[in-house]
Amino acid sequence: MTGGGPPVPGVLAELREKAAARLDPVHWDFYEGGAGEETAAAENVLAFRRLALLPRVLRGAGQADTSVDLPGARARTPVVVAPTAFHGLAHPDGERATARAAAAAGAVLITSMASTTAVADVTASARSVREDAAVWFQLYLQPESGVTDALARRAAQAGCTALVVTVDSPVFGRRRRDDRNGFHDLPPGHATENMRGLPGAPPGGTLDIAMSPALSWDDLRRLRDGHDLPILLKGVLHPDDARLAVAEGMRGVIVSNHGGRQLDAAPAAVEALPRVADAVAGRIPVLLDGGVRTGSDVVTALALGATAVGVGRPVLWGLAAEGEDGVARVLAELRDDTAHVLTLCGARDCSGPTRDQVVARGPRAVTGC
Ligand SMILES: Cc1cc2nc3c(=O)[nH]c(=O)nc-3n(C[C@H](O)[C@H](O)[C@H](O)COP(=O)(O)O)c2cc1C
Ligand SMILES: O=C(O)C(=O)c1ccccc1
Repeated sequence: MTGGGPPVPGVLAELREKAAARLDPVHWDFYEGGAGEETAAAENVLAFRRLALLPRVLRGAGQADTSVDLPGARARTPVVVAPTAFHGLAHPDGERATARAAAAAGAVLITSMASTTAVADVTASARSVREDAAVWFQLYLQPESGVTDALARRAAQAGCTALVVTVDSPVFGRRRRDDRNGFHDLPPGHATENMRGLPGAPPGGTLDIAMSPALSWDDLRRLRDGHDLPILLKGVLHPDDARLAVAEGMRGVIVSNHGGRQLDAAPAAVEALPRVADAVAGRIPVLLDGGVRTGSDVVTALALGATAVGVGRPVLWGLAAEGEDGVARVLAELRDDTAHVLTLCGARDCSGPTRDQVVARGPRAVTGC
């Protein structure tokens, strides 16, 4: 925004507008919506706007390098594709398009268990672009451990290099937009392809994805002990849970309130990040997702202790607006903007920004009262 005039839309805002115009309004609401009053969803974005970055000067850092090392992946960008369900509703190529764009960008793709494309087809699409493309598989632990095991085996077989276990969903969030629209199932012609052929699935059909409040660390240990892939926990907000994750051999945690789609009273992801980072104390990577829309947001998260960040909705906007090219534009814009902001802040690479460089905006930040 400048001089009181209307803001000039950036690439993400442009793609969001285009997606809103193209999508079935019911599917737009599914992608865009949050739980309850949608406070957490809004706050994810607004909390970044309340933070400012203090650049360091004359550091001779040169042009910043945006690459990062993550479990089972060396990525060219600290922006990973967060797992989101049902890409087939956004574009006929669905997750295949997302996978090709992520691979071309050198970005880690976390593919959702609730994808409309089978995980083996997702990894094949990614590898058709880049042989060493990194794809992680997101998983909800299922009450029937044989189902969880079969899914984890399938992901490993497909060439995924990590499992991301989402732990913020003991029940499905209450989403008013979906309730109002009566959107609770995929329309005909789409299916949760990973849920075929599992123990208990109807012949030729899919098993429903279950969310269970009865699951515990015991179930997670069972998965950890039965499979070789590194596991990251997604949806950690409490520092004590982050400590437990380290103690249980998790290889990363993702600070996330699920894009505000689960507990609406949850804090903004970026507000929960510093305490989680302190609890983890560098022992495993800490990632964050929720509300990341600009390179400044990425660098703010890096400064507060994140190794990388995830983006959910912006990828869906790109996919709905322009398919593979749209996802590519989102990832390129975020990477370029991150490199630019890192350089402006005097950082050499993604590990350069430090917590002292993040300050609150507003009069109290200046006067201290
Ligand atoms: C439409 C949609 C579907 C999602 N599906 C999943 C999912 O299947 N598994 C999961 O762990 N998280 C899911 N999420 C949460 C995202 O992984 C991520 O936490 C969130 O979108 C980040 O916030 P952002 O959209 O503001 O970037 C979904 C989010 C959206 C918006
Ligand atoms: O919508 C979501 O946030 C989500 O996580 C999900 C999970 C399973 C099926 C559909 C969506």
